[in-house]
Amino acid sequence: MCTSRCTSRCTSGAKGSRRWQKIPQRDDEDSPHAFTVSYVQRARRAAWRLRDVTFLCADAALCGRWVRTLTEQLSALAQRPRRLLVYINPLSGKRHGERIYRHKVAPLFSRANISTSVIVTQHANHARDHLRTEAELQNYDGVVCVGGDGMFSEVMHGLVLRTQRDQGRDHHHPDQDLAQTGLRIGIIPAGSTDCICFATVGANDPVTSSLHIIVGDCQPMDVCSVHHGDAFLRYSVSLLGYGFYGDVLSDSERRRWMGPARYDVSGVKKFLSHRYYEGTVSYLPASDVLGTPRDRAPCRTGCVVCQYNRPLEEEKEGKLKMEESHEGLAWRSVRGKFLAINAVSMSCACPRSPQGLSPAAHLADGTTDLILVRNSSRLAFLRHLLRHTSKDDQFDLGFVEVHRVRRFRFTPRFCQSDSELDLQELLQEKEQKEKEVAGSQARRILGQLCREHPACCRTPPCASCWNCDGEILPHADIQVRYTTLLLLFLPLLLLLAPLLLLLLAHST
Ligand SMILES: CCCCCCCCCCCCC/C=C/[C@@H](O)[C@H](COP(=O)(O)O)NC(=O)CCCCCCCCCCCCCCC
Ligand SMILES: Nc1ncnc2c1ncn2[C@@H]1O[C@H](COP(=O)(O)OP(=O)(O)O)[C@@H](O)[C@H]1O
Ligand SMILES: [Ca+2]
Repeated sequence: MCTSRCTSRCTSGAKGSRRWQKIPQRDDEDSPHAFTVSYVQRARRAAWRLRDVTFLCADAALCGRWVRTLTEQLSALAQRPRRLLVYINPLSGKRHGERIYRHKVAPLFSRANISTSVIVTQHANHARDHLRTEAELQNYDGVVCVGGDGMFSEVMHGLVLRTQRDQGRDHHHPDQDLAQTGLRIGIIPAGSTDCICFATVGANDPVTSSLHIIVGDCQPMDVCSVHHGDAFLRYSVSLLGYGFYGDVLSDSERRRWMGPARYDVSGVKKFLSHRYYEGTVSYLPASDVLGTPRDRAPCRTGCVVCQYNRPLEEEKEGKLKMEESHEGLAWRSVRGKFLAINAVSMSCACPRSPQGLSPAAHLADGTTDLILVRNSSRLAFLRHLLRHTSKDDQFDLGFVEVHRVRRFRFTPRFCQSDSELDLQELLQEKEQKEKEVAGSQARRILGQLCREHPACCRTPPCASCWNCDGEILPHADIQVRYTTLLLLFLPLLLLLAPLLLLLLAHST
């Protein structure tokens, strides 16, 4: 970016050190020609800041040439977006979404010569439906959502569903591969958890996110399709959690008025109620991949593990066929009582848990880390939860197991057939289970109902629900499959040199 304001210049310091120094504003006569270059500087942690440096020029022609050349070079950078479609959820988090956008983001976009169409949503699913049916996507280089994980999820659903429809793919078919979306999504964090932003950028900071969008960064990510039988339910990119995180979410929905604190209140409540859920988790291990969930190194942009593990487009079909032919052999099943079943396709790092639910989960390797937390004492579960707030290993506990998987399915116990149920367990259960579903007779009837009328699975009394990126799924028995697809504007660039990244340019 070039402006006529003088704010700093490169000088030789007293000790010969060359560094940029602030200089006072001068009259036009002293420095008639100047241009300012704006650049991105790494600040604390993963935060990025915009900095300016002004160059003085005695010669007008030379100054003009510099400005033209810089502008030309910058407009030749094809990965940078020029036109963005922005959706703002005015009710996200502490309801600051619009203010954050107007004060922190819009000025940066306009400095970078990015034109925007801004839509403030009027109701839930406004952004999803607009993207899915009406938005003229050919007019944009990317979509930006201002809000929390729920808002990202809406935008992602709109784009992915539109792409599947345009490509003639049936998203209800559980084995249908997802077609790649043509547009990238940027996230401006303004929500309650903002885990997708934190886990990809390393910070929840609107300015940092805006700068990532401006310089056109790009990061693929894993998207999983969740089905109930042959019916498509949702896509997920971060957490699919049954039991504890499902219960926390459903309880927290009633406390939306509390803002982000609702999760802590519901978290304590659900921790104290200490409920476990029975069922069978079956999964297809990702046996042919580099890395494990117990690795120490977190995933970063350009991650070699992701590159190695992600099947090439042309290999996908072959891999799928191979998986299917080995399906019976490769699938494994775990039956039991679980406090939580969490499938995370990225670390799920967030301010509450800076390392995340699975610190070594990969952003774009086509797998998810399936974490099974079996029934244990309150104290043991608290130890497990507390380890999410430090660097201690939350998996190094007897009642916790973690598997890296390509697919999984879950059948809650009340949906299993009688022959699958163990009579012994039924009798024990009769003594201790919740009042609502007393006795095996009721359970048998419930099981039958579930088979004949799947809608009854919606809120059975002995079941939890799935937390799917912060939205509640209407069914408990699901099948899940992973594909790597979406392109985000927001990568983790922690490996890059600390100082100068890129310039923004326009002349004044
Ligand atoms: C004792 C302290 C334990 C702290 C454990 C913290 C683990 C936090 C892991 C959070 C993973 C978050 C995954 C992301 C989910 C989001 O997609 C989703 C939607 O986000 P949005 O509102 O921005 O749209 N957010 C959520 O589902 C919220 C999950 C928040 C869970 C907070 C749980 C707090 C637990 C507190 C237990 C306290 C026990 C105290 C005992 C005396
Ligand atoms: N204008 C709106 N009015 C009501 N709900 C909305 C609106 N726009 C989006 N939503 C919905 O609000 C929910 C929460 O949004 P999100 O941005 O994730 O905020 P938070 O992080 O506070 O949960 C999402 O399910 C989204 O679909
Ligand atoms: Ca992954």
